Amino acid sequence: MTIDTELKPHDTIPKAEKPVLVCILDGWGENENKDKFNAIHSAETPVTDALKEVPGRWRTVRAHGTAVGLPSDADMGNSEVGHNALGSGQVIDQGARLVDIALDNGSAFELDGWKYISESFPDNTVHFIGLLSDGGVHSRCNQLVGFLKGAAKDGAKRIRVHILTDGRDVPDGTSVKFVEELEKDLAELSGCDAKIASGGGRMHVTMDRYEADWKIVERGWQAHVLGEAPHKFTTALEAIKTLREGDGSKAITDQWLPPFVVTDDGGKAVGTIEDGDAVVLFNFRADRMVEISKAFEYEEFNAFDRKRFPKTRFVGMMQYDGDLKLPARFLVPPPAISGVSGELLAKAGVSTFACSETQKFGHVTFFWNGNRSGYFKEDLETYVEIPSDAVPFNEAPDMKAREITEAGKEALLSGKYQMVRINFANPDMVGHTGDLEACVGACSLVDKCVKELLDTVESLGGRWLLTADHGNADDMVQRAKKTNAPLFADSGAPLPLTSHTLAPVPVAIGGPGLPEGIKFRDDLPNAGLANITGTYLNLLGFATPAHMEPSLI
Ligand SMILES: O=C(O)[C@H](O)COP(=O)(O)O
Ligand SMILES: [Mn+2]
Ligand SMILES: [Mn+2]
Repeated sequence: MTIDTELKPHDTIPKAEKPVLVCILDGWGENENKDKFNAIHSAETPVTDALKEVPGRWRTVRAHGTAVGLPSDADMGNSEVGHNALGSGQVIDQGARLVDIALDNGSAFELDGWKYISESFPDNTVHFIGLLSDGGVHSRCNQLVGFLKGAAKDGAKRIRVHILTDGRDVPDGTSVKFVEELEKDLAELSGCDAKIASGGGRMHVTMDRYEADWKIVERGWQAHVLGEAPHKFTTALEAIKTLREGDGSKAITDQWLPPFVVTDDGGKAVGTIEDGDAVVLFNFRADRMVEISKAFEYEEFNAFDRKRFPKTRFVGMMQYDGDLKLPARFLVPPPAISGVSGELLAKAGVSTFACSETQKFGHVTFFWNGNRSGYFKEDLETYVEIPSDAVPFNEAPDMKAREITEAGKEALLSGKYQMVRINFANPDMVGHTGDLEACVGACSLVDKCVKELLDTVESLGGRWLLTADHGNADDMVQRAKKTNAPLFADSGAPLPLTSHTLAPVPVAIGGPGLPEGIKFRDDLPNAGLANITGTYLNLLGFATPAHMEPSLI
């Protein structure tokens, strides 16, 4: 397929003289469940509700499954694939699918990355580190098992798995089931000594992102590499069950479990990482693997004291940062995304401002730009990161929404930028805590912030597009499969849903600068996030590039 390299003018929409705002409400799904557990429905949202009444300028699009390049429509969307689609206007085969394909056709075991780690199979240990879950957002356990079997088949004599427990993309408590299944799979690996060696909860151990809290990575390094942790057990299953009980008064959920090390009966760690070992990060998704990758890859490293730096054959499942070439070696090549809107706009001389807080800064820049860090044209682009709080977000649900709003208004009023894109993290990050009340408050605040941004664009005579990247806040309770009825614990408390949802997301357009007759087409019932790119390019006065999904207008 040919990639357009130049933007052409739209045949009816004049080039935008005033700013165009693109605002992403992260995790804001449009869910048909309109009961009290839909935090968006329960919140005060007069502004986003009113947009639904504007004829031909509000609709929903798919943000999950094959619409965003994931293996099946059972796969929920996520920020990474969502912002890839929003920024590129293309449906890109995503990490999960690329790994499935490489495992199915066996190419995973012929590529350079696999050959490289195979050198450690006969005499050393091969370590697998990643999220143990079938959530399919960062990893999927059947892929781990595929690689474990491949290693045993190719002669690995000693295998160790270091597991991060989920309970965020999947219901809390499922870690027990995943560990039981993994222990069984490891026992069935013929001819090699295979064990779980360490682990911890994903939000507390190893899986930090955007350098929000390096201590999370340090705890993981100590457990996985050094065999040091506050908690030691002789089996992972006992570790998980015991640690989930917490200190008796307050249970600890899967995503927050403390680090643990598995030891032999003599108390010696069964799987420290030593010179000559192979290390595989088995998450396909980049954002929460970048920091631990730097700890394994870089001689020069000062984010924490590693105590020792084993010379390992280190690979990622994928390359997690294409510009940093991090890690240098990987098992499955990353999705190639060319012809993204940011590159085309920079080439057309359009000035762009992008802003979010730490937790979503990488999404509204790196993932938006097709897995590229940095600018396309430094003199035309400005990216602003507002540092996120390092606290559980249900304790500070406002997060940095107000500061982001101020930054967005300033950029719009400055007259320096033709396009301003903003991501509000609250509905997703507070949604992940499972705290319904905090999430309702967060969504009410976001609605107020949206009003401030839209009013600013309208005062300038500009145009705007409002959307989201996947659902999360739109459903905060686990539900029975068939009836969709909320599920409750024995205590009577609702079982919180901390994951994303399969709900479509809203798309709305408007602004005094938008010519009267511009409305959404009604012949794209299955449109997805990738159709939004052409839409905002139209708002900027450009035709939809041939290699992108059709515009919604
Ligand atoms: O990484 C996380 O927090 C979740 O697994 C996915 O959330 P995101 O895709 O919204 O970042
Ligand atoms: Mn998101
Ligand atoms: Mn999320």
